[in-house]
Amino acid sequence: MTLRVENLTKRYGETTALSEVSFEIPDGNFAVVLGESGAGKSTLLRILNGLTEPTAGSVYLDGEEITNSRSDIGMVFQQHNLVEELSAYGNALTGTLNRTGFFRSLINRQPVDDRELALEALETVGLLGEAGQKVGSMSGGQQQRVGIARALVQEPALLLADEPVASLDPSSAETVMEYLRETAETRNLTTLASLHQINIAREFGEQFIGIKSGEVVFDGPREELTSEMLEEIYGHIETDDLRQGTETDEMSEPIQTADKGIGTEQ
Ligand SMILES: Nc1ncnc2c1ncn2[C@@H]1O[C@H](COP(=O)(O)OP(=O)(O)OP(=O)(O)O)[C@@H](O)[C@H]1O
Repeated sequence: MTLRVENLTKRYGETTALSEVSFEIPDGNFAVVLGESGAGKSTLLRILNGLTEPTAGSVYLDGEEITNSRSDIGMVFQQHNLVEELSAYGNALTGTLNRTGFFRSLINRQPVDDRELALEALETVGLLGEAGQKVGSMSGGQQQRVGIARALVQEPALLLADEPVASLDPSSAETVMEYLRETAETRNLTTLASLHQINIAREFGEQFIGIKSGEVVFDGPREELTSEMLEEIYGHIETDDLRQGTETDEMSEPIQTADKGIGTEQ
């Protein structure tokens, strides 16, 4: 589905978190929103997910305005909010809550279709073999893949991911991002992820939306995301690392920024 955002503004008292933000993500595109801490990335994703009301502006999915929280918008969180005592399968099934209700999903009375969806989703993220394992005993990367499976069970028309790999080590982050991209590709799922690791963003994104102080300062493909543009988005990035990194598409070293350890483990 095509996501269109028109003149989205969000104010918190005196603070303008987003100011007339507009962009479009074509059907099936994997887009990344970039910006330094406080730029407005989470606010944008929360509005798209219906968790926060915009002060002004509109959001459209395939031309239809989104006015409320919708069950067909999937969200992957940085802290995956999984139920540690439940299995991977049990957690994936909680993605059906919007359709079946919390109580019914916990007492294991889902329609067969939902169970199949949960197993399919776990297969998509490479965890079918671990379906019965308690998520509390899984690695951070595996847990995040369960988080993706849970979002997929909602059969989303749009997938949002707020810093999905920020708390993972670099190798697990790569794996999770690979699953996320493959999922988006095979399901032709329009995806918008906020990522603060620029090298990961460049590797996996197709379209980049740069936000600075609540305003869109860049919207374009990887080739146009030059070191100058990254400096514009982040303000005070270490330019030597950037120049090195943007010469080719394959960056060998993670890029650091001065403000919040971009490219480092958190
Ligand atoms: N509930 C809130 N009440 C008041 N101000 C808020 C609220 N949520 C966000 N803000 C402010 O809005 C601005 C944008 O915040 P937001 O969390 O969207 O940024 P971000 O780019 O996601 O940052 P980070 O990467 O650190 O999460 C910041 O100035 C923040 O302090």
